[in-house]
Amino acid sequence: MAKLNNKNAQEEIETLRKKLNTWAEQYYAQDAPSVEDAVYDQNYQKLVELEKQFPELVTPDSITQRVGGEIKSDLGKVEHQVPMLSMGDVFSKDELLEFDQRIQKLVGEPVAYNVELKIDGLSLSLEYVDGKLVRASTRGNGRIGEDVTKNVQYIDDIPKTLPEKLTTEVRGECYMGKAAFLKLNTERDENGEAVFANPRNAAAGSLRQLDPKVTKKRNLSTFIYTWVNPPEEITSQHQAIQQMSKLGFHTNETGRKLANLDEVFAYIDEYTSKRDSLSYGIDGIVLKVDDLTLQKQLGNTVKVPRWEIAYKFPPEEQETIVHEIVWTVGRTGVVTPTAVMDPVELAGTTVSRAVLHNPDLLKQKDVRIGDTVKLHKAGDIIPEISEVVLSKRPANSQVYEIPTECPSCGQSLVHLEGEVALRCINPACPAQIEEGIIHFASRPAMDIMGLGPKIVRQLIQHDLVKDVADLYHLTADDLAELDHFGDKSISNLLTAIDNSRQNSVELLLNGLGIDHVGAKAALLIVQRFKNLNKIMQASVSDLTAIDTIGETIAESITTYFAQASVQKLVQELIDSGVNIDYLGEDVSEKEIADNFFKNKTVVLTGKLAHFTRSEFTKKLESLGAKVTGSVSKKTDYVIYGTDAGSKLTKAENLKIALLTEEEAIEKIQ
Ligand SMILES: NC(=O)c1ccc[n+]([C@@H]2O[C@H](COP(=O)([O-])OP(=O)(O)OC[C@H]3O[C@@H](n4cnc5c(N)ncnc54)[C@H](O)[C@@H]3O)[C@@H](O)[C@H]2O)c1
Repeated sequence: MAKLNNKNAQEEIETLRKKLNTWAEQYYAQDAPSVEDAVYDQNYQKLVELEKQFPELVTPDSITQRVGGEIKSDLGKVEHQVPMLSMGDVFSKDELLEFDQRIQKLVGEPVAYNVELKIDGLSLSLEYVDGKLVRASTRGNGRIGEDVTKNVQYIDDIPKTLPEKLTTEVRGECYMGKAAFLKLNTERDENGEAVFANPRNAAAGSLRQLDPKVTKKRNLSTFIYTWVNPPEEITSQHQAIQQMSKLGFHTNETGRKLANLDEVFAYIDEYTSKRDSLSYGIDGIVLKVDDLTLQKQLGNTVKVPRWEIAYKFPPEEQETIVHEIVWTVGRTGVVTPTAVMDPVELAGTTVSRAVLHNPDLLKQKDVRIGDTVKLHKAGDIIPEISEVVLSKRPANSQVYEIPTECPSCGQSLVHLEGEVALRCINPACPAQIEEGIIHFASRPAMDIMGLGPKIVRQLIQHDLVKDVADLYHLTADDLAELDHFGDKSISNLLTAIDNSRQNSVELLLNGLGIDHVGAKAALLIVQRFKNLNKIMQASVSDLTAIDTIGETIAESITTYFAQASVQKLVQELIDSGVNIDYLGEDVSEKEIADNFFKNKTVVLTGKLAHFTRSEFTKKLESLGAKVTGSVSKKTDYVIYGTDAGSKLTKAENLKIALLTEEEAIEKIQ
């Protein structure tokens, strides 16, 4: 860095603080960062260096002196009795060595560390009085957090009651697993909503909701790693984790007590290679002095504990060249740009496409045809363009022009209020019809075997179907027009279409492809109303009376059925003999006969030999059992198959009754 005088340094410091404050506000308050973490981290490091060089310019309100962002949500506020701090971070093994030397110097001898994975989520405090969960809060600015007590009621792995009447506080990470993150972003893309940049922002955005029903749908989980006030007999971090696990908290079993930095480096290497196969995102590892007395002696700075440090994984990145940007029209009319690039190997898979989500993002990244771009995987899973390598941009490059017309039907595209997406609103758009029919025929919807995307495309090209009702008028002669379609395929497809007439109506409701209504919501609605005509007449308040159905879904349903074209379509389906009644079991009224599992809380673990997990879950639920994902004191039975891991151990520790899969089957029969 060139030598700066005090005035120049002051200016540069102010510019950096302004930039970092804006980014922190977007990241912490809005859960919507506008720059990559690496960009934030580089600028932050620059500010740290300058403040070190010019200590007289450090002010208490500098971002280097405070935790997180200011709280701007309407959630209630909670004052933390013990501040929730941030964590120092390092980006190389050399820096970890420096950290270790610093600790050894302060302590006077080598120390053991408890090493844990750094989970990509947000920190959460849980307070218990006499063994009952009374309050949950986010970190906020470290002193004051947001009250999320109502929201955490919907996080299954958080114990609401402890096996002992403890008055205590624990802290940990609230996170969204990779599968849930992928599903949420796919749904948001389809609905024209902004996607979350990474699992951490998705978890924060899902937990910090005024309407806890939204949290309920988001599948959040926790790993608890801090006991704020442990009992005296707990003297180390690794013991604290073991004991918290026994109390029913979900702890991460990959943590390890290590004696020296060589072991720590081996741990880093191990998890650098295992990282992609974990079901949750991690962005590094955390090194904690294991001895709690030493932790206390080492203390904290204003922002971070001195006894712990995060080693952040270097971002896995590849460079490649963009050849084309293709625009696809989804079934709800959202038009999405995708960059098509030279294939490259990235975090275990070959990648040649990266979704750019919406025009704003494309403009912001200024991706152009011919550009060399840096590619990484957001949340370890979704390929994403981090930035354009401007130094490699061809001299004749042109700013990419966003299309104004639908690539499928040519109609003008629109921006609907409050949406980031560009939409085609032509109900007759062939691409939307095609996607709509593909969705209608898909497994979680009408489940018409053999009616995949290729056949649907051909049916539309041959002008045989214009909407889903036309499927029920197809004849053998019509299908004979399709390529490679012999007598057997024709008869199979016609039978599959015919069988779908008898489906219970939740499959039809899902199949109609109403914005925000997936299989789960469709089932809940149908179980309440029993019949499609009644759903079509329901008001927003009738619909929101159902637990977990919020206003967004309710409004989407009422708006959809208010359209004359939709009413005509439904009538055509009814006239074609499609069932509109709920044929499933009556969950509310049915009296379940007494049986071994009735009203019991059950956890399944390990590989099952006779059923899939979901088959067994359904079976147990039909017997009146509640099947949950994690073991706690409230669990009545743990049913285990082969290779059962931590859940079985935990059940043994908590002395919960265990059943092998075979024993459980015997109890059912
Ligand atoms: N992209 C942006 O615009 C932007 C803006 C602000 C911050 N950020 C990112 O956020 C980081 C700073 O955030 P921060 O202050 O929350 O620090 P941090 O996320 O780097 O580390 C501290 C947090 O790690 C979490 N954690 C996960 N696993 C843990 C474990 N096993 N033990 C203890 N803690 C664990 C805790 O929630 C803790 O609060 C930056 O490094 C940057 O990457 C990005």
